[in-house]
Amino acid sequence: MEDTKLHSLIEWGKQNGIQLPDGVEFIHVKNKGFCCMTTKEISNPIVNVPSNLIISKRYLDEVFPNYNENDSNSFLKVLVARMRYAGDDDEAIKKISEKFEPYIKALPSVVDSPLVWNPTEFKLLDSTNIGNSIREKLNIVFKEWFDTIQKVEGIDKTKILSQLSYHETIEELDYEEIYEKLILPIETSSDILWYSFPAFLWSHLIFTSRAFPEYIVNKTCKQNSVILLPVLDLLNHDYDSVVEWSSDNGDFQYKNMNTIPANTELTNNYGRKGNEELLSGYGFVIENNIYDSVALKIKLQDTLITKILKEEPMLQLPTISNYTWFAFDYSNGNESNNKEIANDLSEYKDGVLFFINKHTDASLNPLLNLFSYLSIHKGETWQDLRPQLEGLQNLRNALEHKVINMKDIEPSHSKYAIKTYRQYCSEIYKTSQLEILKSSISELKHIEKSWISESKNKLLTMKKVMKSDNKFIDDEIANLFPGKNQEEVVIESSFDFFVLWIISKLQNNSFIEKHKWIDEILKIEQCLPITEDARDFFSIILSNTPNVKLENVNIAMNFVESHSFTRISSDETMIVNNN
Ligand SMILES: C[S@@+](CC[C@H](N)C(=O)[O-])C[C@H]1O[C@@H](n2cnc3c(N)ncnc32)[C@H](O)[C@@H]1O
Repeated sequence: MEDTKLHSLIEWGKQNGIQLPDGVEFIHVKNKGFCCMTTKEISNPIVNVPSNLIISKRYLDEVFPNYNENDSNSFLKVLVARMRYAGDDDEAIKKISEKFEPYIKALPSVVDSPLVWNPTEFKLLDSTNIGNSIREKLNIVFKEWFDTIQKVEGIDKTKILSQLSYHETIEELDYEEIYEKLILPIETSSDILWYSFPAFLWSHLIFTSRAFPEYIVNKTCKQNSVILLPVLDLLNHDYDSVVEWSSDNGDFQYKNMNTIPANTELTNNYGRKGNEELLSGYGFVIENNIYDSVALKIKLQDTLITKILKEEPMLQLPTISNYTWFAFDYSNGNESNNKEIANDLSEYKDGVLFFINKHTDASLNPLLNLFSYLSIHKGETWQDLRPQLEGLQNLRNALEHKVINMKDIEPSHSKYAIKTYRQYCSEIYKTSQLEILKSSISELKHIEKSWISESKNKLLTMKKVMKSDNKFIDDEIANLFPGKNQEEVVIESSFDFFVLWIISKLQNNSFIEKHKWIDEILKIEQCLPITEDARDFFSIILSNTPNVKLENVNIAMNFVESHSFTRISSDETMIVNNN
């Protein structure tokens, strides 16, 4: 069946002017679909698709004359869905469908993107980025379909009323219901109406998995405009392939810059894409993908983003256009080479997107900087030591949580069978995400260690206090716990230790010379409103201690809170001297 379709497609392509190099043949491979193989060694093979075989928005004029330039990609999806599922009598569409029939017939009936996975398969991606975002992505595709269909003339909307009605409820609906009503028909290929949502979703995935940028053949088009290139789109992805895309007289030319040995796959290069993007848009993953990355979306309030953009240019909040491997991603249509756009708040409305790359530790730096910024206390800058150390802890904490959440997810649904290939894809994707997260955590531990050792003399630990402040250990501590001998005194944490130590130093006015800098700060920070935490500390720990002033507890707590950070590895609090 697949062989027949393939044969018809290649013959049709050749008859209509598609040029293929001598010495290639196409085969069908399980889970990969069609592949182009060399039968002999070829240098710099070229594939040329003539302009009249390019499926572009120029066909829309004939079928959907009222389409708008801004939604040409969406109308193209409807056009391709119509070519596949129509069988209608409209003369214009009949002509195009007939012209491209072998191409449309050879398109995969399902692209294995998680957008079409069943609820049990979907569960395999729980707590991953894809798992967390797929509902939102489905909603976006649904909205695109809903908006586009409103503009299509001459269709009987009563036939899709039940699907249209999901417009109001899709965000709240149970995934199983969405799957049964809107997605399953693609898998079973049953009774699909060309303007229904399942037809649009199928077509959407055809475009995410095989469209090319139109600007290669049309320099004046919108940058996000896409086209389909029959036969050339049979080439699979290999990130090692060195290829050149160009145009001559409106034709699209692919040139491979390598010499390909015999019996080797001739491939295209879809860009430096990680498995998240490959799985979401194309339905496959690459084992040991060197371009794999973990995306972290940090949601910040608009006022904070505005402040950062205005006051902290060094933080360099990234935008999608900063990530070059998105160059051909047309999905949001917002990408631009215009650097000024980086100052536009709308770029960050869904959060600030960071990527931690597999092989570049430097990719952690922008995140570390932002986390430092988010940790600053009054009077600090994000380059100060304390917010840097606290930011690092917070980032590490966030990554560790991601790891914990992603581990050991057992699918709980049993109604739907899991396809082996999808299970495989989810495992490769998750394993690699975990690997990147774990190696980033190790890298953070490494950075933390070196920062701590480089800044030793700016960090005050409980151990150092005990070693240097004999008066406190010998007398003052006992005064805080009257009636108890040293062995009976239990101090729960190093944080509590520091609060008690400072209370004691304040009460006795007894800072030793090398801790005088703390005394200086405390003098400035008098007259603070008493906090609940200070009251609790006072009543729980110091209720039996005579002469302790609540104000001093408050000052001490406030000082430790704002001048320390706590290591997650050991739960050890350290006082930091930023100066
Ligand atoms: C542009 S098409 C390539 C032709 C495709 N094999 C076909 O049968 O039509 C992209 C699709 O090919 C498959 N594919 C491409 N590169 C692949 C790879 N390196 N490993 C596995 N599947 C791949 C995926 O199914 C993807 O959605």
